[in-house]
Amino acid sequence: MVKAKKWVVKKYFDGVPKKSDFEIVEYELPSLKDGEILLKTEWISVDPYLRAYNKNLPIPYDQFSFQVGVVQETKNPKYPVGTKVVTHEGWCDYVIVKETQIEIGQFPKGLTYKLPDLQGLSPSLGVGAVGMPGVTAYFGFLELCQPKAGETVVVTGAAGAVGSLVGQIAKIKGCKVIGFAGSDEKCQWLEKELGFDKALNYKKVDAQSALKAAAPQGVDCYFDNVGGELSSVIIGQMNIRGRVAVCGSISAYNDKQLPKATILQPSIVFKELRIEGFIVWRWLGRWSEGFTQLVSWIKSGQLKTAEHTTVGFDKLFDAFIGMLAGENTGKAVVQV
Ligand SMILES: NC(=O)C1=CN([C@@H]2O[C@H](COP(=O)(O)OP(=O)(O)OC[C@H]3O[C@@H](n4cnc5c(N)ncnc54)[C@H](OP(=O)(O)O)[C@@H]3O)[C@@H](O)[C@H]2O)C=CC1
Ligand SMILES: CCCCCCCCC/C=C/C=O
Repeated sequence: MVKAKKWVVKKYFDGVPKKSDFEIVEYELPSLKDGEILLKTEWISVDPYLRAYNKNLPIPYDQFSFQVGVVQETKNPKYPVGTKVVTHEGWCDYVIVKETQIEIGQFPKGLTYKLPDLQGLSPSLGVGAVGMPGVTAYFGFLELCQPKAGETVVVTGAAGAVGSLVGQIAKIKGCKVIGFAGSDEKCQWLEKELGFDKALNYKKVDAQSALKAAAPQGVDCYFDNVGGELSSVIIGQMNIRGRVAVCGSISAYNDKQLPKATILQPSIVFKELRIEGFIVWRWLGRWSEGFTQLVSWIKSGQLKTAEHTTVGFDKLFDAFIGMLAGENTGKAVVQV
């Protein structure tokens, strides 16, 4: 018998999540049935959607998220002992899973696949640049923004898991890239390490005039990770037939009521903008195509990956709150 631990959400979050909203539960795992594998978790992801989807599930629920685990015992010949596997089983240290048919609905259940061939890169990338955030950046940006060389791209949440990849993919495609992030250190990293043309600290600058100075020719593509007034300012400076990929609105995830922002209709109409929201599971059937391209860019040095690593299963809550507060540069991950 294997003793396992998991984090359970027992109270709906009210504003910023509290540690007392969670409980760590210990339990014994049963023996394996045919087709099943036992995974020991090595890496667990903390992401903004853990906050955003909190009220979509009945409580108590097991905290969902992506994880990378290694097969300890197996009753599935496709998954021998030692195989690295990505699942969406959440904040637990051991778990029994089956290769699943995904059910897409309000919130999909179950997802298990072999870690892509990372060609020697860290397995932690399986929850980051070569995982769900990676394909969010890849498909969300390329499919919805349709960037062309020479165009100007703006990305918010630019120093985070998704944003840092979007900006670099835009550079690979020959675009001029402007990022907004929450500290001078993050902005320096974006310009000096990742090759952004300009990075602006949204907590310090007047976004309207700073963006005008950075993009006097206007904005063609906007990858929106944060929403709110900053997005209204950016959308107000878009060129005719500009494209906006709406990925998230983290600026309001902890708000009890949706905040007000300047209306967008005049820009949308007179600039003929295309604004489209998406959820990354739209491209689930193409994730492996994205993984292959992302690994290739990372291996060739065209795409840099950064991780903010917290060590310890017991520190999952701290890592989650730290990410929401902006402590991470790159992908926030927990090493179990
Ligand atoms: N549509 C989809 O399928 C998906 C959407 N997403 C969305 O993408 C966005 C980025 O996710 P991800 O890259 O994983 O997370 P990040 O790694 O970017 O981490 C979150 C970051 O959000 C920033 N942030 C926090 N509060 C605010 C605020 N009030 N205003 C502006 N920025 C803030 C912080 O950076 P800073 O220091 O810059 O403030 C923090 O580091 C989120 O909105 C998420 O919900 C992610 C995956 C899939
Ligand atoms: C079977 C589980 C798939 C879960 C996919 C999670 C997608 C996250 C979408 C995020 C949206 C906003 O942040």
